Amino acid sequence: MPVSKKPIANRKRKRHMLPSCRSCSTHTRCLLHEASKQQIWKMFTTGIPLQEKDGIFPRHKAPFITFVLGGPGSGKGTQCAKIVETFGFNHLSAGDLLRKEIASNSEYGSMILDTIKEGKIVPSEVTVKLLRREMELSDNHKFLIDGFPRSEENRRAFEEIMEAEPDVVLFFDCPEEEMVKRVLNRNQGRVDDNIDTIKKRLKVFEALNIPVIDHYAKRGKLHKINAVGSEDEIFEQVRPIFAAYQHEAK
Ligand SMILES: Nc1ncnc2c1ncn2[C@@H]1O[C@H](COP(=O)(O)OP(=O)(O)OP(=O)(O)O)[C@@H](O)[C@H]1O
Ligand SMILES: Nc1ccn([C@@H]2O[C@H](COP(=O)(O)O)[C@@H](O)[C@H]2O)c(=O)n1
Ligand SMILES: [Mg+2]
Repeated sequence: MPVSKKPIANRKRKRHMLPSCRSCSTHTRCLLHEASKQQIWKMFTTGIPLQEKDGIFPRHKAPFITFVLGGPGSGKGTQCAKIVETFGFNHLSAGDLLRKEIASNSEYGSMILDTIKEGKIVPSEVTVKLLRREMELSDNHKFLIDGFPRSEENRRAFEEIMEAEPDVVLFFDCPEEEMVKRVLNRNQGRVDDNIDTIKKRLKVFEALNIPVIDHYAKRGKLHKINAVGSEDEIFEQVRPIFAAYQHEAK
């Protein structure tokens, strides 16, 4: 399972690397300070560096956001690992963040587990909150958001809460037969890697995720990748997309 490679200790350290807040006495409390968080996000989304009067010290880079879409087993996580290695993005898998919530016995844990077992979509506020927390803690401004948005509701929630849109959207296009084969061979102990849940996930993908893909195609942001072939062959379709943006995303 492509889980975040960042050890917890590093995450804690990053909190202390965040700008300090004039309204709070410590860096940790600063994270909980809503106004400060909004200021950081405003700066992220507008790209306009904050002034001292904004209450926190400035960070300098606007986020570069890539959404990574595709059906179950289409190879999103596999290709994200290669993009991270080659282009230095921070990989945020929505599914992995949700699974971590289950593992940490959070208040949403049992609801998330039931939803994943059914192949359905977790309420957007929950998923966006998890993504937002990771983005705020990151000292890398280049984000690969894998498996999100899964529905128009996910997409709108992200736009509203984060006040941000993706720069690039990747869609790994894979025939159903191949996706089923890959998921059944994945062998990572996922509760949703069984034929019944896969069938449900494929239906949800068609009904809820294809409209999101169409949305970004209409806006000229979609890069459709043929997800059949070896991992390296597929990455050779991905590479030029990020090579073209490398200057912008720096
Ligand atoms: N090009 C490929 N050819 C064959 N198998 C592949 C290929 N890419 C990935 N796989 C394998 O297919 C399985 C699914 O890949 P991966 O986990 O990357 O898919 P995913 O799109 O992230 O799926 P999910 O949405 O279920 O998380 C893994 O076991 C992976 O090793
Ligand atoms: N935006 C999302 C992403 C995922 N889920 C749930 O998690 C399951 C696994 O996701 P993967 O990306 O790891 O395949 C997925 O089937 C959903 O149940 C979600 O609700 N919202
Ligand atoms: Mg995945």
